[in-house]
Amino acid sequence: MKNVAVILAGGSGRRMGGSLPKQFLVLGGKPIIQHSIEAFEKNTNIDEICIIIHSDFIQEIENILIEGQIQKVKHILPGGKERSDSSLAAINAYQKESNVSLIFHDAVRPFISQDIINNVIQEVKDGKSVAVAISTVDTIFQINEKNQIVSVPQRNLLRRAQTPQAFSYNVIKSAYDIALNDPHFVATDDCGVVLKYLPSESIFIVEGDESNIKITFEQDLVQGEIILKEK
Ligand SMILES: Nc1ccn([C@@H]2O[C@H](COP(=O)(O)OP(=O)(O)OP(=O)(O)O)[C@@H](O)[C@H]2O)c(=O)n1
Ligand SMILES: C[C@](O)(CO)[C@H](O)COP(=O)(O)O
Repeated sequence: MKNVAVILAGGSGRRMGGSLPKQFLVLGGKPIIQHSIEAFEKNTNIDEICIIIHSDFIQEIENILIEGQIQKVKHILPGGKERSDSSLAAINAYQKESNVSLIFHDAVRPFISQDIINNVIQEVKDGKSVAVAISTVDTIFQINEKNQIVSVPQRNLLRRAQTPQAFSYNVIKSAYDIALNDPHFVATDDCGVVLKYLPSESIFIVEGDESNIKITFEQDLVQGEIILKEK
């Protein structure tokens, strides 16, 4: 089985603002995406890396690969409008290969640990679909369009989704094939696609950690520097 890390970096970082997409902002002296790429580069269970990026930023990625002496990157592909379009670009790129698992990771989660990657690979190696998640200390409200609470799900059964999310190739490909026939298809992550369109497939949770944050808003950069100092 070939384990391919897919680094999703095709977003523009609207919530962060600024002209440079947030994955290129510097934390601890390195672009955020470089931390993410290096985490998978140094993991011995990862065979190959595929980077999804807007075509305007391919040169920036190539510079980072040289700077970080990255050897495992086999594809740098243009992303799409939505995160799911970017996932699909990777799925299409591996169509002709057999025995592949795709391990999707947000480029903007730079503090992914080696333990989490190893635990994900351990599960996906057994043919399972895997999501990384952590428990929630907050109670979560489900609301409606009028901003009214409609339910308060039992908190000990709720988890906050992180990445990586990993699937054997056939599972993720089948789920997206069905999803693409749905005119109302929208997704904020890949597990949601598998759960909705391939409901017979179980997705198992691997415990994440609080430092595996997604850099989304400006204040996350401050938290990111704190996490780096603690490491
Ligand atoms: N069309 C897209 C949108 C997002 N992503 C990637 O998915 C990850 C998580 O997305 P998010 O944090 O939402 O990033 P952005 O879409 O860039 O941010 P925003 O939603 O604030 O615009 C990021 O690494 C982002 O680059 C992607 O590959 N392709
Ligand atoms: C995949 C994800 O990071 C899990 O929490 C999240 O759904 C990505 O959402 P975004 O809106 O693309 O940041």
